[in-house]
Amino acid sequence: MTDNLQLTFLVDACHWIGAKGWAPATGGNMSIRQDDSWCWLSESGKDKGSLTTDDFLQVEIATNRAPSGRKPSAETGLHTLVYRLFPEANAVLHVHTVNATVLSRLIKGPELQISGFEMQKSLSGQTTHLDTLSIAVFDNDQDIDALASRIADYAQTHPFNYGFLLRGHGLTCWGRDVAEARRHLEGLEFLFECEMRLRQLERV
Ligand SMILES: CSC[C@@H](O)[C@@H](O)C(=O)COP(=O)(O)O
Ligand SMILES: [Zn+2]
Repeated sequence: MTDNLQLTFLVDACHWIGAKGWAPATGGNMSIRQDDSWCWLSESGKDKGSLTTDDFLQVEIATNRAPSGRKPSAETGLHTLVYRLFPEANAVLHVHTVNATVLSRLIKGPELQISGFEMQKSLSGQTTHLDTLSIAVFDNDQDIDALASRIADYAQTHPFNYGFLLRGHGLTCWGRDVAEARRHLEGLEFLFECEMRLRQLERV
């Protein structure tokens, strides 16, 4: 369940994401859950770093329908999929960071594995740098229904937490509220940056 305060927190998160340069050139999209049936999604094509509460559209989670008639994000189907898969998820953030975009292309297989970093503990439930964290990487697709269906299939058979990478595109992550989704975004982005630098240095 969400309230007006969560929408205010989401707008703050969008401004923070914009200031970080993680949503360049209108890239990225953000949402919060209203209840079991509805969520609020950013309008398509807007600069996500300067959104206001008026730029969020109510969308039905089961159908991706937006009663306002305005156009919600082109990636609405990925947000609503997260809300259907994870009843505890109440906020979803999608960003186009350079690290997520490049690292997802370096990973040829279906998962990025991360271990050895204290910052793994920024992700809920993680208690040690000794564990190996698996972040799913999906091939990008302009057909969002097809992409959502591939992600749903993966979720049936694999542990699936925090977020996923879209190859050459970006990161989508979520949390129980906006604060947790922000922490997951910042933690994952930090880990991606470390992983990128390690890979660069190890190649020399
Ligand atoms: C700048 S093009 C990026 C889009 O194609 C898409 O990937 C994106 O993240 C933003 O789409 P939007 O429809 O504004 O939510
Ligand atoms: Zn995108």
